[in-house]
This record gives sequence, C-alpha cells and structure tokens, in this order.
Amino acid sequence: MASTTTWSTTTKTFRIINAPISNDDERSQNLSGCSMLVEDGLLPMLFRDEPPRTPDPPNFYVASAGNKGAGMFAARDIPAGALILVDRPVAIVPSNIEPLLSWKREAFDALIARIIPSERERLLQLANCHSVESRPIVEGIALTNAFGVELGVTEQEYGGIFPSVSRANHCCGLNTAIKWDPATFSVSMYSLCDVQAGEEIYNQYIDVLAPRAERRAQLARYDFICLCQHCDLPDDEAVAKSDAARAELRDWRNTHTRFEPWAEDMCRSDDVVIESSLRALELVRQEGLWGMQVPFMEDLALSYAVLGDEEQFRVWAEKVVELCSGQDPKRANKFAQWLADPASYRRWGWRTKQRKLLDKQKNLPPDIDISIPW
Ligand SMILES: C[S@@+](CC[C@H](N)C(=O)[O-])C[C@H]1O[C@@H](n2cnc3c(N)ncnc32)[C@H](O)[C@@H]1O
Repeated sequence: MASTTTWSTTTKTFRIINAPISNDDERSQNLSGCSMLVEDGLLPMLFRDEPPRTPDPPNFYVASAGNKGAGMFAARDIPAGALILVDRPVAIVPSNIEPLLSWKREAFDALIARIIPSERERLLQLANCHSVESRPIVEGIALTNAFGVELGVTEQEYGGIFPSVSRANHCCGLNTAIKWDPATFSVSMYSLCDVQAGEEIYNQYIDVLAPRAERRAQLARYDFICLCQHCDLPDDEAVAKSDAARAELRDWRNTHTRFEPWAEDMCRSDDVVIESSLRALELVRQEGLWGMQVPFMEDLALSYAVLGDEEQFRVWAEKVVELCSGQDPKRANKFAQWLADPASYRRWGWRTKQRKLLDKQKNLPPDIDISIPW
C-alpha cells in the first residue's frame, strides 16, 4: 500500500505530529518528544507551562509484582499528599479507534516510526495484553496502558501512553491519584495516604465503587482478573461486606446529610454531619479508598468550625491541607488561611451561638402576666 501522511474517517482526518518536549529534568539535555496521531490541524501548541519537577532522587522504582507483571514501588516512605512523579506521554492516540480498522495498522506503524529512539525503546518495554497478530503493537500497548487525556482543544477523545505511570498496576483500593494537566502536557501522581518504602504504588483503571463482579467485568477489557487485596477475598461474606461498604459510599450524598444544608439548620442535631463523616472515613479505611477521604475531612473541619471547636477544627483542617497541598493547592490555601485565623471563617461558632440563644429563649420567664387578678 502506498504510504500516506493522513488517514480519514467519514468525519475526521488524522495526521501524525511530533511534538518536541523540553523537559526540565535530567533528560532535558536531550530533546524528548511525543508522537501524536491527532486530527489534522491540531498544532503542537500544547506546552505552555513547565510541569512540576519530578522528585530527585525518584520516589519510585519498577520491579516484579509477581503475577501482575512489573509494578511500581515506593523507593522510600512517602507521606500522604506528596508528589510521587511527573510523566509526559510518549504517544497520543485517538481513543475510539475501532471504526478506523482499514488504515489502523499503517497509521500506528507510522506513529511508532516517528517516536524518537530513546522514547520508542521505553514504549516498547510496556506491557501489551494483545497479541501482535491481532493488533498493531502500539495499539495493543495503548489498550493496555493508555488513559484518557483532555487535549483541551477538541471534542475527540485521546489516550496518552506514559512510560512511567503505565508501570503502576491497578488496585481497587487506591494509594495515589493522578492529575493530567493539558497546559504542561504532563500527569502528576500524588500519594493519597502514607506509603511505606517498598509498598506497591497503584493507579485506578476503573470505577472502584462498583461491586466486585462489576469491577471484574470492567477489567476484562484489560484482560486480567484483579489480584488486589480488595478483590482476592476469603469468602462470599467478605465480598458482600466490601460491596455493601462501596455501595454505601457511592450513595452517600443521597442518603446522608452533608455540611451545607446542615450548617444553618438548627432543627438537625449538632453532631449529625460529624457522626456520618466519621462513619464514611471508617468505610474509606476499610476499603482503602483513600481518594475519597478529603470531602469528608473537609466536612468534619467545617462542622467543627461552625461549632467553634478550635481543637477539632485544627485536627481535620490540617489533614485537608496536608492532602491537598500538592494536587489541589487552592483548597489547601483556603484551609491554611482559616487555620492561621479561625475566626476569619465567616460561620465560626455560629451554631453554638445560635444554640445558646435558642436555649435562652426556651428558659425565659413568660412576658405576659398570667397571674389571676384576685
Ligand atoms: C498498565 S499495565 C501495568 C504494568 C504491568 N504490570 C507491566 O508489567 O508493565 C496493565 C497490565 O498489568 C497487569 N495488572 C495490572 N493490575 C493488575 C491487578 N490488579 N491484578 C492482576 N494484573 C494486573 C495486567 O496484565 C494489565 O493488563
């Protein structure tokens, strides 16, 4: 077949572009790059800002994870909320490529030929859960490793293949979160809880709040049965307990009072949000769903703020700051300001004052004279 430089569907034309990336890390001396099979007209205009610096020396190493193949492990104790790594894609491919069958092999082969050799070598080392006969090699690698990236300039969905982040295996209880930033064209991986040296670092491939059977069905797309501790349970009773906890967390907003409606509603008891948030955190701990804990900690901090309980407010607000400083600095700063001056929180102690006023009114002597006039 004659080689071509563009490939078309009924609605779109794709072209390969090579986007040079200047990294601010050790490899920056060499020009790195990303090859992208993207809609024609899309320019490599994507790298405006410098990404955060990858910790040096690295926080992780890649080693055997037994039956899961290779995996990513903590090189040292990593505190909750810390930046583990920053990674840039070596390739970007359209996600819904199934209808493009006729030219897929040619386009993917052309893509791999455009990747600079050092990056190509890293890409080809990644896991591939498809045979090279059934799919072009880059497509197999993309289906095994890529995750959705917003290019911010088109509706088309794309997947990015990341040489480091791709080494993280899936776990249905999470110890990290990843955040894609189109402006810096990078993903940052943060710890969601304290991770001990030597512990495996995981990523999340699917919706982990689904019951185990549904999670297994979703993971069939990656062609493996999850071997994580939250799936590999001893009996049906343990599975039912885990499924029930996840279902409870999934429906939490619809079944429990959250902070906002409670804060100024004096008909509700003062501890209702505190009690329910503590229960939610217990479920989060049980299931290892660390990524869900911040909103409950935030509710706890604010509930104690509205009650004017400075000691407990500090306990929870400090946790929010710790967990958010890397991946959600805006939220962390807001809580840091309140920690510096709790009274600057506009509802500081409001419920307690209100409760006292209400109690006072209840105990007031009647202001009408009901004595019998004789
Ligand atoms: C993105 S790769 C992860 C890194 C991979 N283990 C490697 O050797 O490079 C995804 C593949 O790793 C394996 N894997 C990931 N998480 C797993 C898990 N929880 N249980 C079993 N296998 C897993 C599966 O073979 C899956 O297709």
